[in-house]
Amino acid sequence: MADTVRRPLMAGNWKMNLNHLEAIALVQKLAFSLNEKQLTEVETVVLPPFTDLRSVQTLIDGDKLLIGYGAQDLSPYASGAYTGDISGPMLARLGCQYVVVGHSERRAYHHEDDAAVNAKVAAALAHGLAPILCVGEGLEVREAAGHVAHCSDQLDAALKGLSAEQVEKVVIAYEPVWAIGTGKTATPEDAQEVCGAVRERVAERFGKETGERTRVLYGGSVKSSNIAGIMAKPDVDGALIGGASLDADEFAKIVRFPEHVSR
Ligand SMILES: O=C(CO)COP(=O)(O)O
Repeated sequence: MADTVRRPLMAGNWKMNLNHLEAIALVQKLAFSLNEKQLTEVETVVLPPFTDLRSVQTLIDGDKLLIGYGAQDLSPYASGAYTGDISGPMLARLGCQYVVVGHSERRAYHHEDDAAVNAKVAAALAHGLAPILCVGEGLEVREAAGHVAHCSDQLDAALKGLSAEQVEKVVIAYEPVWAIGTGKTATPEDAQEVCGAVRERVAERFGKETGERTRVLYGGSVKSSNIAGIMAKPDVDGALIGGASLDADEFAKIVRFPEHVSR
């Protein structure tokens, strides 16, 4: 993590876990496990299933908790005959600040291609939501050493047509598919290599300042035991956390990473 304007961000992607009652319990416990200084230093965000969002909003607003929240997907359309989909304006109305776009699970199970991801990034920005844009390679691409080019191509496609001002609002998450839910974390060096390349690519296409301002996260088997090493890298500004974010104690320990980073 470099000493720049970029505030560290720890975002918990709950995926399809926790109903709205469990969501409230977790957010309450998380908030009580962290003090104001910790929550100010490190932006802490939960990304629950859609059905939990109203309850999470009510709790966070009512108790003025210093925790942010967002959704895991959105429709590229604002409204209309799209059965089962949820739009950007609906999420914005619920007070969401963030929305995950292009997660590898959606690319794989819902066949979302680069064009769909690009449309969703644009829709999020159009409705005042910050997209958390996921890029990442599978094992075969990694073994053939094509990971940097692969992520760079995904990034170019997803950011197509955006202005530098818009790109600064996007959070980019490097999530190597082989490290998701497998317990196989990328090394801090692996994370730095791609996060650094992503930042360079943003700078090349949208200007140096935009590259410096854009936050780049790492995701894939992040835990309290490995977060400090990952965060010590200059181009890693935070993490997108799956499994470990379902346990309030563990998530809180991840947020407290500055206590274990030697600088
Ligand atoms: O996909 C992820 C977050 O979006 C990572 O999941 P895990 O932390 O469970 O590996």
